[in-house]
Amino acid sequence: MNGLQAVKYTRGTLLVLDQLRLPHEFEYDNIQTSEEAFETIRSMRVRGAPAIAIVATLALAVELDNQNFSGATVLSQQEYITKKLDYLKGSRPTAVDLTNAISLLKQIVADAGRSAMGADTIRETYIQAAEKILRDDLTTNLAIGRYGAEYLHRQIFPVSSDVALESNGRKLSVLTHCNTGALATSGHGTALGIIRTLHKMNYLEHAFCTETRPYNQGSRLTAFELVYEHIPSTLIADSMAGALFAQRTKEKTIAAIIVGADRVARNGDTANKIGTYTLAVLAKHHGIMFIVAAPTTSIDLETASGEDIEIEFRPGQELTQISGVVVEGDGTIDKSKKVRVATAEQTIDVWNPAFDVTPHELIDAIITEKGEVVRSELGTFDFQTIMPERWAEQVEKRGH
Ligand SMILES: CSC[C@H]1O[C@H](OP(=O)(O)O)[C@H](O)[C@@H]1O
Repeated sequence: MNGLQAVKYTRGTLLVLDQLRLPHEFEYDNIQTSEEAFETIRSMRVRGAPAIAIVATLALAVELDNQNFSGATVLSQQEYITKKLDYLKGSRPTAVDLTNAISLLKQIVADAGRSAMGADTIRETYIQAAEKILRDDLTTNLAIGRYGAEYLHRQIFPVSSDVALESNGRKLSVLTHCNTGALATSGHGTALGIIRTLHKMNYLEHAFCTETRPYNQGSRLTAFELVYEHIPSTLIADSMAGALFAQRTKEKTIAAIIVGADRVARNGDTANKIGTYTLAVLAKHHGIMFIVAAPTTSIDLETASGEDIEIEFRPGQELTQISGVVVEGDGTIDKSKKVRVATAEQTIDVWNPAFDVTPHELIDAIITEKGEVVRSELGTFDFQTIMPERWAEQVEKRGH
């Protein structure tokens, strides 16, 4: 894995990269409690559905490892863990990875309680389960990268077709939105992970990334990751996407738009960074493939459709103010000089949803670590094949 890590963890110690200081400063915070994790997630010093789940659950593991719980009973230890997990769940509501991780960890701790010899066994069981979530995430992302790259190459350059996109070496250009890379996960990434794998397999012509207003995850984080790994890339403002798609030239033929997901509903409707729906509509208009990269931890079978997904609204200052460092006349950056400027009328009302929902009808495929899921003849996504156990649980719970 490259040097870009949102999270550095060893038993008892959790370091979290402060992404609000990127790309100009590369500093880690030492997170030792659930409360510190909640604040670092809420403030978006760490963000990205998988990274949020990893930081929240590992922060509790560090807290449990460092505290003296003498006199704790199995029940009191279970209650402590459950209370902390429920608290952490509220840090950011739209992404489902944290909710799914909490459900899994609560079940593991409850099962352990039935056979645990003492509170320390409960603590150790929780810590090991949280550490497994971290390990599994990287394996998941590498699988998404492989499945996604192979799917795209198969679709764009079908063996039988003699019409390949005008580009040398049967390569393809893609566009991605927001940040879904090593800075949103334990490493490699999901949508950006597919781009990394395309590049590694020599399938990538060019990667375009959007600025992703208002928090600029694209210009601050994705651009940072792409440049860091010397992946051929171009940054555009969100508003430029349509013009880029319309400009179908050899260099700028976009074969696919690849985005991440914060929550995929049971029918395939997908909540993702604000602006994703706009790209999906543009993709339909321009005949460009629209791909969602989502680990199964981001799929929420309990939510029937996008209408039921809670969308997080964030402070208006994210639109009316920006911050950064001073660029001197000769182009050098003085990191000691921070600026925060108002870019709009400070008293105007602001509407700032952090996410939107892309209807499943606009999505061509959802790439998971179990392979791609494409729309069925009924026009919806069927996750039963890749998640049979969770699907069966939901059918039983719903009664149909
Ligand atoms: C694999 S990250 C998933 C998702 O999270 C990002 O949102 P945020 O930066 O607000 O946490 C973005 O929607 C990504 O697509």
